[in-house]
Amino acid sequence: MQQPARNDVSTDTPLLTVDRLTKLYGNQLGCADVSFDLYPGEVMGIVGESGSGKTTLLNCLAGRLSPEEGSVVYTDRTGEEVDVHAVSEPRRRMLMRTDWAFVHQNPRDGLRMGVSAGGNVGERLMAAGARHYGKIRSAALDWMEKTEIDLTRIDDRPSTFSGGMQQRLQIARNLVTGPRLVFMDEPTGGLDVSVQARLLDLLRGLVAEMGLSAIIVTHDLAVARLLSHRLMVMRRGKVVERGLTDQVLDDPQHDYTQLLVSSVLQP
Ligand SMILES: Nc1ncnc2c1ncn2[C@@H]1O[C@H](COP(=O)(O)OP(=O)(O)OP(=O)(O)O)[C@@H](O)[C@H]1O
Repeated sequence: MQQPARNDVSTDTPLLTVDRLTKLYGNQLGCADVSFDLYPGEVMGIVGESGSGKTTLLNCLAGRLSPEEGSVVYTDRTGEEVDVHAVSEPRRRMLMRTDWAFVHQNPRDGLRMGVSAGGNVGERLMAAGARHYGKIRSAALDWMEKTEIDLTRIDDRPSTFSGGMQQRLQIARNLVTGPRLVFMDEPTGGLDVSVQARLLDLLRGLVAEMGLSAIIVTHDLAVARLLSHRLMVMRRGKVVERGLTDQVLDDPQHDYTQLLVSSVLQP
């Protein structure tokens, strides 16, 4: 049987259309008036200092938080437009299991620590409808290999893994279903510098190989530079600058971005 084309919609059609998104926590501003389009195969970085609203925005985009105002529209593989905050809960959950993936900063938030490594990867395939045990196990092995996890550890629990291995397992679990859109919240945060570098390399390779679209929140401009095509700089809940990553980082226009960039460059 012929496989369906991975992305049936044209690359001229945005995968995600975000319009005037605003989220408040009581009187506290989470994010305000954020609009952008994300195209297939594009990686968008969201940078800014702690408390600038990056995680709030990411959670609103992924439908994990409800905004007070604005909308997020996802165009699925058939070209149908799905209003992320108006769609039924089962449909949104199904999107989360198939078309979308969410990589948390802390792998414990994205893995089941009491289930084996292979089980963690296989579980997501089963949630997307896979039933054949042999195929599920071989896909789990395949993804452990792709994410450079020792295959002899397939029956071990992630609690026995190092932080870097746990994060790679979380990535394997997320990508095994062939998602089109991946949300990442500080995917290399909390890891040693050498472990970070290896993970970044791996992520960069996978994103390019799979032609993934991604939205990556990071406070680390080096991570943003390596992974994202475009950048949005947030301050106090608002986007203060946006553009091609190299353009924004090499020639920042806004005072705040200039400060962010120069603070990294200082010895
Ligand atoms: N559950 C909450 N209740 C009240 N205020 C919140 C809540 N979550 C976030 N905020 C506030 O919203 C603003 C944006 O926070 P957010 O966590 O989105 O920023 P961030 O850029 O992701 O920060 P960090 O890098 O530290 O995670 C902050 O002022 C924060 O105090």
